[in-house]
Amino acid sequence: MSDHPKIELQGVSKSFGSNHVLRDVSFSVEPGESMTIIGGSGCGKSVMLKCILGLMDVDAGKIFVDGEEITGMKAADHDRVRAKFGMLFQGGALFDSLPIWRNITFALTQGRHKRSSDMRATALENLERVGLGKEVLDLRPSELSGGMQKRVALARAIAPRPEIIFFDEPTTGLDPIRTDVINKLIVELVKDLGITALTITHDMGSVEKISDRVAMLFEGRIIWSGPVSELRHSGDVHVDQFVQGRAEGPIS
Ligand SMILES: Nc1ncnc2c1ncn2[C@@H]1O[C@H](COP(=O)(O)OP(=O)(O)OP(=O)(O)O)[C@@H](O)[C@H]1O
Repeated sequence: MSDHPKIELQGVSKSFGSNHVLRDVSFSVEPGESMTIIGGSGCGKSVMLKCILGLMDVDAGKIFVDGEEITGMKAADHDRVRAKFGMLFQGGALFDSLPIWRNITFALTQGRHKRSSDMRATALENLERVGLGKEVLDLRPSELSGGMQKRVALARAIAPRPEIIFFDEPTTGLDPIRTDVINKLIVELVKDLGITALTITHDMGSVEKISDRVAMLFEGRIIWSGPVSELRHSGDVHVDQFVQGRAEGPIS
């Protein structure tokens, strides 16, 4: 096993004009760890993910993946590093024109000829990991409930067996029971497949279920980070206000 963090940010800053979205952000995620970033709407979580994926340049600082610096990397090398990442998008982002099995195997077939029978078998294996079965293989996403679509999106995210998965608001729009099902699946998959997870979410229930460690972004800075067990005893008034979901406090 590598002795480098899976992902490391060192002093990353990013501004849009006078909007200083990320200010000297540093943190690392260890291999196999589940790290969650919390913070209010617009605090820079998505910008941070784009910088890590090399989809956006940073103004200052360095980002490493498996000890390899990706900031300033050539496009071809970026593609190679990006292949380590999977993504569960907010809302699932399934292709409604394709049946479920093609949605799940989409990334596996890009630019390569694969036998349909093999891809259906792969789709089924991944569907079974998220508690679904062959009855949904030939359906379209719109024929499934929101919770089932989330499971399919999860099956698609794990199908290429990425080393790292980004979960962007993985439980948004789900009722509390389906939220719990997805949280449990995330925990199981990350553990069983040895995936490193970086999640951004507002949902405190998810944070407490799926994270090993948590970091809070506020006004472009990481103002607190620590094990999830310490989140409710952080001693930081901003973290307390966010965790307890109070309107009153330093965050307006
Ligand atoms: N391409 C861009 N050009 C200019 N400003 C941008 C760009 N992308 C993001 N921003 C700004 O950066 C800030 C952070 O946006 P970001 O999308 O990262 O927030 P977020 O924390 O993911 O929010 P949410 O939780 O609502 O999704 C916002 O003020 C946004 O307007």
